Amino acid sequence: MTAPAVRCTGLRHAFGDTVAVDGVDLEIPAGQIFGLLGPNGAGKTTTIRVITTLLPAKAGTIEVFGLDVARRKMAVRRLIGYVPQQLSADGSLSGRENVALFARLFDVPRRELKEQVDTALSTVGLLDDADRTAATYSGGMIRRLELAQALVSAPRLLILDEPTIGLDPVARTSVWERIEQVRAETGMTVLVTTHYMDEAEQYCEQVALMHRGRIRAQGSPAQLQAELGPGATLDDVFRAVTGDAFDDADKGGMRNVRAARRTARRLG
Ligand SMILES: Nc1ncnc2c1ncn2[C@@H]1O[C@H](COP(=O)(O)OP(=O)(O)OP(=O)(O)O)[C@@H](O)[C@H]1O
Repeated sequence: MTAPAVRCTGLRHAFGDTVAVDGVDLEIPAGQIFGLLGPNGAGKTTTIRVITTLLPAKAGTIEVFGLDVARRKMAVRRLIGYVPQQLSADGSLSGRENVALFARLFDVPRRELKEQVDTALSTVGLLDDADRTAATYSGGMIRRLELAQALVSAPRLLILDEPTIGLDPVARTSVWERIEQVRAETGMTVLVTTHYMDEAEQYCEQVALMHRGRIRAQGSPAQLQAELGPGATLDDVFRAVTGDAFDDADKGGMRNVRAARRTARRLG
């Protein structure tokens, strides 16, 4: 049987006295688009930073495609493409140069580099704009460029932290269409964090609802909604399992605004 893309057991991480991730058990089947949902401060980013090996787990175990993250850090990193919330593209470089930089960072062999860079740019629909500096790109194009940067090393697991935050509806749809296309073409597993419930309902095969460091429910959006009753939305499910309205649980207003601006603004 294929190992799941991610298996976390009893995962915990704290910043001083702040427990960000409080005993998370999570299993992400290979090949799925999986949404980790929750309001600001729920612990989503911390969870994925531990999965990507950027933060150590204080307790618990994580496996990525069966590899123990604590013992096989470098091997795990080679399997993962990661688009963080913070801008990762350089505005003074062209789209093509940005993607080539990531290709070199990830040791894409020199003879394959040009072709892989072009393939990644083509996949996200940026080939025609590849030679313009990224500073001239719109917020949606920057997000797609960052997707190309993560795709150029052909990862088996693509992790996207709030890929559509701060984008207008057209740009959001375009980013999701590219994600779906990549998954369809490569069979890659995609782990996405978001607090847009409507996007998760539409695009994720499975979701985990996270609140105050814990996973409160997991399943397909349809299954979670059906369990609650006819006409229920994912927002209703969240309220039912946490006792909190999604907006009330959002204690990170200023961080949210900053994150949205960070992503949406043009690169300087
Ligand atoms: N570097 C840090 N130092 C101290 N506390 C932190 C740090 N990073 C996160 N936290 C705290 O850990 C908790 C979880 O934060 P985390 O960023 O993982 O949540 P999140 O669900 O990803 O939220 P957001 O959607 O705003 O990114 C919050 O209380 C946050 O303030």
